[in-house]
Amino acid sequence: MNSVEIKNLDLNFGAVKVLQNLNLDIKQGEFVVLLGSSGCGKSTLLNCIAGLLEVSGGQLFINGKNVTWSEPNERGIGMVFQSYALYPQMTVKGNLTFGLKNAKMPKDEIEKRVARAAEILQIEPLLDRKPAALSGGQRQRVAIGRALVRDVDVFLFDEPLSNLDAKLRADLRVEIKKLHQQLQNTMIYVTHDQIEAMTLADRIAIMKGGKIMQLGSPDEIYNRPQNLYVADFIGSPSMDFFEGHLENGVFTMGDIALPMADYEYANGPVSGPAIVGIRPEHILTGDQTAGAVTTQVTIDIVEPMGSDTLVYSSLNCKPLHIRMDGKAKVAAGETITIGFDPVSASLFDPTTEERI
Ligand SMILES: Nc1ncnc2c1ncn2[C@@H]1O[C@H](COP(=O)(O)OP(=O)(O)OP(=O)(O)O)[C@@H](O)[C@H]1O
Repeated sequence: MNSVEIKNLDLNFGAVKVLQNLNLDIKQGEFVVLLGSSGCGKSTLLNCIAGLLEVSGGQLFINGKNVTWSEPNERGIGMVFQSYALYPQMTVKGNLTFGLKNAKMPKDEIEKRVARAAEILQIEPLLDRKPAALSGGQRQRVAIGRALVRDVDVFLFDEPLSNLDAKLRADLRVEIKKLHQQLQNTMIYVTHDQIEAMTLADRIAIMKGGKIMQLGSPDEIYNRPQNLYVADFIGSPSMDFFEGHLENGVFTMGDIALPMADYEYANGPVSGPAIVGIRPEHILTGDQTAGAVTTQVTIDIVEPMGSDTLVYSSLNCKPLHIRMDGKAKVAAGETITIGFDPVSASLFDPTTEERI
């Protein structure tokens, strides 16, 4: 049985259709990240699952039960917001126990659950403090704790780390991953941060205009993007794209001919106009170019990043990014030989924008 099933979901705000006929099945214990640029509808989808928005059409199931019209507290979900949403006048313990007391849970059960959540989230020393006396990261732990004590089936996270600084964000990201490994609950997590999506998710749903453009593992999304939108969205810097022509298993762009015999075609080999997408780390340099199809490019800018070096150049009058080793000795103005690895490239149909 799936943990969450979303069937033909529509959500309109007045005349604006925000989600249209959206379908998504999430397995028990799966960590699914909804990723997309601002306004694509990811928070709206999460709020529909949570029951905070009334859907305009379609159905929602949690653990096989139709919850389309159920109240939020009847759905077996716990939600963690970007803004923490803690009660400022209550202590941490008060915040954790409030919902349980309202639900008239026996006192010893409440104590047990608070102790367990506090231990898992390492907030035991903070239980008597008020939210104002906590750091952002500590507040977010308490917010997660509030979902944890309710022993919910499904955790919903709406950009929970967005208000934190970069270091804390990375720390808490790892903690959320640990929490998932420990609890094995279903988690649905909204973010516009690719790193969070890639590092946390079992599967990522890339959204655009209220639709899911691709649903897949981080590896599938990164290495086999289904369309130009996903290919361009994921990766920093993203893929570089070059127009050309595919004929008899060879992709030609200008005077470069790439043999695509070992490329995994989505629906078998085709001929016609095509766009090739190449990631910066798949451009070969130095010794790697031996045996590859090569060309020469001139370096415009060098960005040393520590562990690697990002080189800005151009090919056929289009931007070309090259990720080189951090120790690479290159300078702006230099001409270097680069090679191509056709197997790691992606091909797209320029008309449908779908993967070839
Ligand atoms: N109450 C509302 N009334 C009308 N339109 C709304 C309302 N809430 C959201 N929208 C619109 O619905 C679309 C989706 O919004 P949503 O908040 O789901 O996007 P998002 O992907 O979560 O973006 P962000 O990352 O900026 O939070 C946007 O175009 C937004 O302007």
